[in-house]
This record gives sequence, structure tokens and C-alpha cells, in this order.
Amino acid sequence: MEICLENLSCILANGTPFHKKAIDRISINIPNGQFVAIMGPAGSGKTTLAQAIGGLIVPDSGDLRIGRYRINNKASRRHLWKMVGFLFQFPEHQVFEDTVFKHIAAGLNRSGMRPELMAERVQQAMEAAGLCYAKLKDRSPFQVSGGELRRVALAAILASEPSILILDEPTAGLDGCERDRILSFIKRIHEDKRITVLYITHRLEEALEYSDRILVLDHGKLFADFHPGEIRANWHRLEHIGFVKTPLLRYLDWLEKRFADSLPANIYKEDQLVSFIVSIIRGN
Ligand SMILES: Nc1ncnc2c1ncn2[C@@H]1O[C@H](COP(=O)(O)OP(=O)(O)OP(=O)(O)O)[C@@H](O)[C@H]1O
Repeated sequence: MEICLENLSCILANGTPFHKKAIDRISINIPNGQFVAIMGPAGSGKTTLAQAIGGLIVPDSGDLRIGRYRINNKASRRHLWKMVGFLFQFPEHQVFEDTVFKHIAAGLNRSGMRPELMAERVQQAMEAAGLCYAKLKDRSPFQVSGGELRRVALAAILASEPSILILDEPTAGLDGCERDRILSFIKRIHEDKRITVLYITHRLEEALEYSDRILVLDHGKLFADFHPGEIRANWHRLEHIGFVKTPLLRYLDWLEKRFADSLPANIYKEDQLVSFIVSIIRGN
């Protein structure tokens, strides 16, 4: 589903001494099915932008359209809540049901779905998130590992079949293996269902690996908007706001010094680098 922002601004704690213009006249158009990484320094407005798009806060000015709905009041935001799945930074803080099944089915239950259909939908969502239905459905959400609990939270969102998935640092605090696993599930779901994914992350390597587009915010403004393949061309600007090179980007710098003429400018993934090295070895 397409997301369109025009001069969108959000002021937090408006009317209090703590007011803050967290989003400052941002205009972007995100076509249906894009996987967008949202990056930027701490406090740059990433969560606020995601919450505005997810209908959790009301923008103060500008226009926000999701699909054919203009999201400017409570009634239109109700449509939004059905279309958007929002996974918060520590989703385990929002688990209140006593079994994994009940937690994942909670949203479906509220929508009045028939129990047989609901069980099928919960099973599908658990499998999509890499969870064994038979083994885990009757467990307490607090008797599964931290990584599994994140996947339970992801399954609960997938069960409602959203058209837009917003993920606010869903892998924070997880080890490398579990992070990769969750991101691979998200990528597969994105590809299978062609849903639009907005993925907030501080990890440049994840943004480069999984996204089709990187948006960078700074002080509430849109600072950069580029394809991951343009990361090296954008580097000077990004460095100014505290971006640090990944080991792969550092290695590409080293290669560039030696193979300046033949190193393609848009390499940004390990598999592309491997192909380049193989071509050098073969003398192509
Ligand atoms: N309830 C609030 N009232 C006033 N200011 C707020 C409130 N919540 C956040 N802010 C401020 O708004 C700005 C944007 O916050 P936001 O959480 O959107 O940033 P972020 O980029 O997601 O940060 P982080 O990477 O640290 O999660 C920050 O300066 C923050 O201090």
C-alpha cells in the first residue's frame, strides 16, 4: 500500500514547556511493496515518523495519505489501524495473555473471526515467524526464549494480515543469530505478500542487506533518501551526522585504492563483493 507524506510536521508535548518539533515538514512517497529502512541519530524523529504513519499520533500539519485514505482524523485513522501492523522496540512489554495462542489470536478475536478460521490463521502466522505451532501454542509467552517471544509478537501482527508493517528496532537486544533469523522472516514475508515494510534501525549493515531504500532523518528533517547501492556516494554527508562504516564498507575502501578502475561504484553487499573478487581471480 502506498504511503504519501506532504510537508508533514509533528509537535510532541504541544502546549507544554517540553514541546518539541519532532518531525519538520517531511515529504516522501513510498510506493506499495517497498522495504524502507529508516535511520538517523538518536532523537532524530524516527519513532515519531513511524508513529504518525501508523496512526498512533496525529500530525500537526501537512498531509498523510495511506492508499486511498487521507489520515487526518480519528475516523480515517480507524481504517489505518486495520491496515498497519506495528512492532514496537520491546514488544514483549505488551504481552498480557497467558498463552502464545491467545496472544496471537487477540486481534482476530476482537474482529469477531470464527474460531476454526482463527486457529488456522494463528498457525499460519506462527509458521511464517518460524515458530512450531504444536509445541508452543499452549505455552505461556513467558516460557519461551527472548528471540521466540519477539517472533510471537511478530506472528501476532502478521495474523491480522497488514498491508504495511512498521518495525521499530525489532531486533534490539537480540544476539546476531536471532537478529538474522527475524530479519530473514520479515524479508520473506515482504517478498511473499508484497507488503510495504518500514524498518527503523541503527544498524547500517541490516539496512544495506534488507532494504530497497534508506531514509535518513536528522533533527526531524529528511536528511537523505537513497538506494543502498548509493551508500558510498552519500558517505561524506552521512559521516557528518555520526554514521560509522561497516567492515564491508571499510574493505571496499581498501579495494577501491587498489582497483579504482574496475571496482563497480554500487557494490554494497557481501555477495556482490564475492562476485567481484571471483572476477578478479579469474582475470575477467
Ligand atoms: N513525549 C515527548 N515529549 C516531548 N519530546 C519528545 C517526546 N518523545 C520524544 N521526544 C523528543 O522528540 C525527538 C524525536 O524523538 P524520537 O523518539 O522520534 O527519535 P528517534 O529518532 O526515534 O530516537 P531513538 O533513536 O533514540 O529511538 C527527540 O528529541 C525526543 O527527545
